[in-house]
Amino acid sequence: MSSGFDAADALARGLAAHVQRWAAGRGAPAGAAQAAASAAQALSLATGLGHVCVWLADLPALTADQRTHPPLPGDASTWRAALVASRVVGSPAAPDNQPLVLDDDGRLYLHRHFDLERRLARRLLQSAAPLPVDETADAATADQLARLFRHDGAQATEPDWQMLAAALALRGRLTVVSGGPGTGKTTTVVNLLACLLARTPDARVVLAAPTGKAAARLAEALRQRAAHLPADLQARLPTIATTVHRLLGVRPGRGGVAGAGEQAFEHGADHPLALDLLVLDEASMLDLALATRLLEAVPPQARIVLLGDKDQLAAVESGAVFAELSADPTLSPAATAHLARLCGLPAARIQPPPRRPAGAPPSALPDSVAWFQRNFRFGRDSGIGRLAADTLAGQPAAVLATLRDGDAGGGALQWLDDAGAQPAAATLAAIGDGYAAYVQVCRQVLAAGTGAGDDAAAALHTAFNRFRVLCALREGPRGVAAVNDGTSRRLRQAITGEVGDARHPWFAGRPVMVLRNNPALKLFNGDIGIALPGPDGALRVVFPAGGDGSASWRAIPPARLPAHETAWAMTVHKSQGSEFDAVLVLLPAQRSRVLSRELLYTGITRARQRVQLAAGADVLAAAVQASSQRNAGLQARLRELGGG
Ligand SMILES: Nc1ncnc2c1ncn2[C@@H]1O[C@H](COP(=O)(O)OP(=O)(O)OP(=O)(O)O)[C@@H](O)[C@H]1O
Repeated sequence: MSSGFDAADALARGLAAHVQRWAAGRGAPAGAAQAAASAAQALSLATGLGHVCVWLADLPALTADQRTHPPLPGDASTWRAALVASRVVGSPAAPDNQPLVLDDDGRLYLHRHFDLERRLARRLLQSAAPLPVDETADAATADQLARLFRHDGAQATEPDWQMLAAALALRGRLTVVSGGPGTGKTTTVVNLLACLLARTPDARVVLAAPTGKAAARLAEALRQRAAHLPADLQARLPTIATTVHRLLGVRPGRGGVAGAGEQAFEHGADHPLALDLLVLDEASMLDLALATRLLEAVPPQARIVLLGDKDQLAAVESGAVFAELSADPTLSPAATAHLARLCGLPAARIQPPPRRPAGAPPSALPDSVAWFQRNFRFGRDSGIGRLAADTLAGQPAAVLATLRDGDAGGGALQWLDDAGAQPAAATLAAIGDGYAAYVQVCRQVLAAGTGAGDDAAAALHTAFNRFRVLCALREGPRGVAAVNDGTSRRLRQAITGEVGDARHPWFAGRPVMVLRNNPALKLFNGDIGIALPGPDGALRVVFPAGGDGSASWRAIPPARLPAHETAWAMTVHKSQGSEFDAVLVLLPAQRSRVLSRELLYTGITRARQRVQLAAGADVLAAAVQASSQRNAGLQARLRELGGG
């Protein structure tokens, strides 16, 4: 961890020195050049934490401890004057050839991020323009919607937001649907596709997600949720989902140097994707650069449906595009009236929940957002539902009470009051119990000597996916690496009877996660494989084929795997896009700025049935109170370009 911070620090100081020289070279007064350097250093560190910009008002605090540049005394207006005088800070009206850009509201950007944000805003506005109303097509659409969403109707107490979201996506080109797990996003997409394909049978639909895991889940969930459709419509639904990188076509040679912004993709505005509708799941995982590149590659006349959960952790890289886009679900009177006609509802009943925070300016992309708040998988009063809601509400006392309650009744929740530097014996025992069924299946498979046959692979993957340890941190005794080592030591012996040897990490039953994309092997970051002996007795790692709906398995020799690690435990960040029957969320012993309610919420909601939370009360309370919201200005850019 410290080496990561050191590297970020060195990068920030390098940028600061560069900016200072640049300003001096343009004849800026020394004080102004210093201020620009100091601001650049703070900005670089902030972008390393995922922010897209910093607020001028935060600069005094952010620069107070800087050793290389003396802090500038004064408030935001002193900083603004100094930055403007530095000759290296552009404005939205004249951003070019400047390393930094400052907008009127006081957001300071690296030029690259400002440029990406503005390009994304421009592309979004292309899709936001309303489509002409077609009364004949609307009548047919209303009929289809009524048939497909017949489980709800005009007499229900609340309007069917799934139906309304589908109608929104049929009346416009850009739709953003935010809802937690189990709120019916996939169900809605199936019905939306059915309407669209009935209307335009040859529409080219592409399903995508930021990770291979999420793409595979989307394809599989779509297939399951389509069972109610007539066979001819089912046959027309897409059966594969792809990752965003695969969709855009990474050009070899230049990838991965400085993030997606510099990455060379085959598709872009000048070589758009061949599609009429893009459905992107887990859109909260898209960072600013990738979101911009993806949307620019979608032809302007195509429809875009973004699905995600605005309350989850944002992308690892800079940006919080999905949270920004989905923040305001309000509808204009014209859109409300149109939706009322399409859905056969009185307009007065279409009342979206108020946007948060109350009083924030309205979205510059109105009439494109739907929030799903009703959970069909676990009710709001279920243990997991309540724990998730208390966490998002930032209520540590309620979180602890819910955990204690959940522990007492039903067993859906368990708090392991574990505040020590090392995981407590009870936590280690819970990890062992969580994998007990998996160990059992491993032993049966090995005893049967069936090798890496399809049935064995399926049984192992199913058993392994029932449970996962989710750590907040990677390093430290309560982080991913240490938990993986300890768990391997214990479970290796339980599975194979051999005592482990760290120099030979491979053993039958070892689960691994791929850390780098390898398109040639069709392996992608986040894919999970399990080591099993093949017919010749040699270990190979068995992966689900994934994403294409086929049930086959692929066996790859360990030596050919791209970078990988043992996968008993993973970070909460990495777990986005995955679900398990049960999870054990393990927090560190000390407070950390990585901990936030969004992290906790993301970890908790990976579970379908059971959550165990191993943490001390203080650290847990601190996590619930901290929010990881990011500074960004997409809405400001949209307004600047005429969107509101
Ligand atoms: N309107 C509804 N009425 C009854 N059950 C529903 C409704 N919508 C969805 N469900 C059921 O709720 C479950 C979750 O639905 P779905 O998978 O569509 O949600 P999701 O938001 O895509 O979840 P996830 O993000 O976890 O994939 C499914 O079992 C589905 O059949």
